[in-house]
Amino acid sequence: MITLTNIQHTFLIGKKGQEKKVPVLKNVDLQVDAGDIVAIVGKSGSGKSTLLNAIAGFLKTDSGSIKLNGIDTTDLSEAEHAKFRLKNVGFIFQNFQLMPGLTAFENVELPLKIQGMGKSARFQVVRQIMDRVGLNEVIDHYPNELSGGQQQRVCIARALVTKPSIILADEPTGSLDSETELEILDLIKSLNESMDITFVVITHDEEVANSAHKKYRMHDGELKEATTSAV
Ligand SMILES: Nc1ncnc2c1ncn2[C@@H]1O[C@H](COP(=O)(O)OP(=O)(O)OP(=O)(O)O)[C@@H](O)[C@H]1O
Repeated sequence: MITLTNIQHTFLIGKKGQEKKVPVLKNVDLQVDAGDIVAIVGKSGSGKSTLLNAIAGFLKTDSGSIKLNGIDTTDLSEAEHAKFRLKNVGFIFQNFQLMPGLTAFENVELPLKIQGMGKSARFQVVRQIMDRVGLNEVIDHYPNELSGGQQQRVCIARALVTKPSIILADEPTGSLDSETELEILDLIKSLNESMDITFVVITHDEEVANSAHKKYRMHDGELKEATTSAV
């Protein structure tokens, strides 16, 4: 489902001519099987978001290979990657990244519009997904009229609406209180089971990580499998 082989990446930081090399990903290997929820923990600055960006194709790494759904995405052009992502990969963000001028419904509808789906088909698909994630009551609300948990549900619905097989989540519960965090975790688990979606979840929260099928720890750009008891 997701296979990373020997991924390496170094950022050049600082003024032109005096750049400092900062190695951020060091020989990273990762195998995520279909239907797994994999959590990646690690200290701030250890390289977790960089790894997620590499998997998503937002970042071209210096070396290594990335396979998603059996397709080698390492050398896809930006346009090819964007097309691949729209069909195969959904994203969930800590700060939701919803469009403030669009209602909850319109935010969820947006990826389908980009895909070129017709209006009545879009209406059906969006209503079904919003019902699935428990947003029926608030479809016409704007993001600033929603609670954090509701905004995260909109973000999840938007990620789901194109029926991706992989969802990449960067601190999905990072801005939520502990009760809402549990609700969102339960939703992720139930979507994983009922829709057979593979999740890669970055988190600071060991409790979130321990509820995943597998847990990895990023330390200074190196990724190692961790047991869920190694808290
Ligand atoms: N675009 C970039 N250009 C230069 N350096 C970067 C860039 N993105 C990240 N870095 C550096 O790479 C390192 C890893 O950053 P990254 O965001 O992947 O860490 P992280 O583990 O996700 O941290 P956090 O938990 O705080 O989000 C940091 O030292 C950061 O400063």
